Amino acid sequence: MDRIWGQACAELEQSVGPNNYNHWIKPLRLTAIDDGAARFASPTRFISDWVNRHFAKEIMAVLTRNGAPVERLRFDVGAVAAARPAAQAAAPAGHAPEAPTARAPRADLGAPLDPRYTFSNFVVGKPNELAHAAARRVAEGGPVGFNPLFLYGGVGLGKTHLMHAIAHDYQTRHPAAQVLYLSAEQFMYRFVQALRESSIMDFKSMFRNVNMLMVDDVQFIAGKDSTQEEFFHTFNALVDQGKQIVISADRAPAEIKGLEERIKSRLSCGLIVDLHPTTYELRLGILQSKTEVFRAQQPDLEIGAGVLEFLAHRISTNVRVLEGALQRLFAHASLLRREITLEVAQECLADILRTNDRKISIDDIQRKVAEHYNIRLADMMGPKRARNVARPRQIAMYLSKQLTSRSLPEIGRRFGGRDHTTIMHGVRKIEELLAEDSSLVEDVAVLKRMLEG
Ligand SMILES: Nc1ncnc2c1ncn2[C@@H]1O[C@H](COP(=O)(O)OP(=O)(O)OP(=O)(O)O)[C@@H](O)[C@H]1O
Repeated sequence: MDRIWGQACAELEQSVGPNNYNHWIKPLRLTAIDDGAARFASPTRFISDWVNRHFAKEIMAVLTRNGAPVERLRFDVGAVAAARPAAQAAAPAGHAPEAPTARAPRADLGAPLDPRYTFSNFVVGKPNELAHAAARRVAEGGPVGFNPLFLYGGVGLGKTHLMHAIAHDYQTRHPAAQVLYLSAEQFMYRFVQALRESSIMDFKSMFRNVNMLMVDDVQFIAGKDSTQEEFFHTFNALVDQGKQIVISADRAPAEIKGLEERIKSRLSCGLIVDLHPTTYELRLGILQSKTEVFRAQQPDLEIGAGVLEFLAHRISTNVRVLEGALQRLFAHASLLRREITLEVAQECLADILRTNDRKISIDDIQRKVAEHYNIRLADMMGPKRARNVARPRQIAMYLSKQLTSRSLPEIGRRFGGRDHTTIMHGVRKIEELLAEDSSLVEDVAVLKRMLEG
């Protein structure tokens, strides 16, 4: 068993990353393989539950590849692994050897790191360049002029991604170091559990012995008095020992309601950097980078001209939504084996586009265009065909198609009950003119800017 598990561990360390491996898989011992089930001794239920939820598939695949086909995992919770499997006993190159029990108690403290969240996958632009530079600096290790590093910003702007990237990079540079990453909620959960099990001294010593502590979403502990108290002491103990702390939150320390003043002031001692809302350029960069990754897996993927630009323009809430949209498009394209054209994208993402509509209504568009060309609003709906009225009307149709997620028939209804083919004709006409008339290009750009505020 030790030989098989030893080989499997060497592969698992590669596939799940050293941090996940050390936290979750290393404390396990394979005790038997019987009737398609691999049996493990696990020090705690928490570890076995976590492994079962996050790494079961990977473990089964690796064991099967190593000549021990398994379809299920079973765990016996209790004694910590007594013996180290063969391949683990020889520490992998660059990894400091350590006592098998040294990490075991800490194993159920942290959260796993996502192997995809690395610096190489993080696209840098104006809104996040300072946060990225600070994160890089912390990941190098050594004395850093700021402690803690406090990252904050709105939902889905890359805080967690940057924290995981720091942990991966730091761990690679300092393999023997203890990096502990967890959410503030998990911190509270562990703390309450330690109180309940009268193991608070263990809790304290485990937290105080890490080299880097990373706490995500710290706003969660606001209003939770005893957790704040413990957090404060942990924080101070680590800073006093010169250990690096990285914190993230959805807002700046001073703005977290229910957080004690002394914690706010401690959190503000280091470097506070915010991740600003994304710009069009950053969103486009992220889309291009993710598309390259998909393309590497699926080289025949065809994306029509302007699709990524359209998404970057229309989905401006957060990167998570942007990624979700792209993933849906790719799934769609690979299932239907169709090129992703602008029309396919609009159809397939109609729901996302609608909720991300920047509340620009067809009314707004008609009003702004009428004002700009000095015609009456009623002419947008009316039948007049004179060029000085018809052209602005077509521009308004074009902008309605571009800036809202309304369908052609819906737009037609809002333009005095016109047929959808009339709208399509109007949109095409403007597209053609835009290719040759630079003053129209300018007009449309000005109108867009006014509408988008
Ligand atoms: N600059 C970026 N480059 C590449 N991917 C990014 C970037 N910013 C965010 N992402 C991706 O967007 C998704 C959301 O990011 P993340 O979970 O880090 O956000 P967050 O700020 O922690 O959000 P929350 O407040 O919800 O916790 C992730 O999949 C992440 O990889």
